[in-house]
Amino acid sequence: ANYKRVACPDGVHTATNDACCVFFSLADELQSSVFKNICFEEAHHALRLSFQDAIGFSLQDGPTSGGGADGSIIIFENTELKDPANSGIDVAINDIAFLLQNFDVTAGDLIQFAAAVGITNCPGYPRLEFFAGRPNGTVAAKSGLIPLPQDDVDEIFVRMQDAGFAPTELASLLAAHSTGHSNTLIDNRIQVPFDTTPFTFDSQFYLEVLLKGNETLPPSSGEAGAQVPNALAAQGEMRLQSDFAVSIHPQTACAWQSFVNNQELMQSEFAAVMAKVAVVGQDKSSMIDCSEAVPMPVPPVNKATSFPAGTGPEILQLVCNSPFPSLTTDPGQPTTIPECPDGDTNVNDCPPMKKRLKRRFN
Ligand code: HEM
Ligand SMILES: [Ca+2]
Repeated sequence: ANYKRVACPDGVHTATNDACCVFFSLADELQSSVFKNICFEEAHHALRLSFQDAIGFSLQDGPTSGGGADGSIIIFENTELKDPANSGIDVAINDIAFLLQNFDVTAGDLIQFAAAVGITNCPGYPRLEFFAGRPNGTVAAKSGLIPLPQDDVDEIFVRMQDAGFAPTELASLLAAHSTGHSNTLIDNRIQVPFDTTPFTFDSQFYLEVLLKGNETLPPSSGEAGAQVPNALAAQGEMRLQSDFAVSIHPQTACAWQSFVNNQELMQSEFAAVMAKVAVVGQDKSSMIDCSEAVPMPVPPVNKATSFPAGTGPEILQLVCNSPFPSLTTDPGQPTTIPECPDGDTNVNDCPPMKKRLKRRFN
């Protein structure tokens, strides 16, 4: 189609709609001052924040109760951060909230847009759509609406359904944990990865969660769901109990398994369900499609999913009956999981985040 484009006031961009101009400038600013065009913690935080804001919504409470992807997690930060499920989210808010001073966008638009922009720096993510026009939230989300890893998996499914998501849609969304760390769950440790490739959106996550564990990083000792094979624990990997529970639940096991070594499916399902996350509680028909302002993602790494060295098909725990893909096993000793997006294994050497990381966590 041949759309007529308008010139934006910044003199640089053109847009299909005036309302999208600000998002072109915002994308540039996010990339230069927040993400630095790198798939590092800021990008991971921004994605987590988009989910935590959106999921604070309940169909049961009725349409007038507010909530969803409305920026309330920033606007009512003092209230919402008391929810234990928001542990660590203060950092995500600090990363981007300052932009509200210079850009005429709502908090809800900022959160969902920042997530879409941030993940374009991580190889393998799809390009998400972005619709603009979320009014600022007027009430804080109720505490307790955000799932915790230790919650019973059936309760997590009920909670997700009450926000409009099927169990299999949660399985699709959890791909986000392929680029993630915990900064709060393990004693005296930050940046504890959920898979061996924490800076790449790939199906190593879906594979590694399926491996029978025998070791837990403290303090979660004894919780079978949180255990990972020694070869991975030795490298500092952890598993969220809820990820494991979803991977073996009869309602989701086959969906989970279908993502292993299937980058295209992972991408398309993640993009489809994130499009729903981004507008929870909103009237999408009154919003403006500004997807054009989301940068092109960096391409996927195109490496087949493989068993990390020291693991193998013999420790797979499979519940789904469909055939499991045949994968190679990495040879040799377990390799160290990178702590930096450029592959460096020492977080103190990660350019250019080094200084900020130290300041934040010392
Ligand atoms: C059952 C649902 C979920 C539970 C229980 C859960 C729980 C958690 C927990 C406990 C962490 C670690 C936080 C920390 O200690 O710093 C985490 C990290 C993360 N979560 Fe989830 N999560 C869920 C679903 C999702 C969804 C649907 C998304 C996005 C679509 C998401 C995105 C992320 C990301 C990107 C991180 C990494 C943040 C970082 O590296 O700093 N999570 N999640
Ligand atoms: Ca990964």
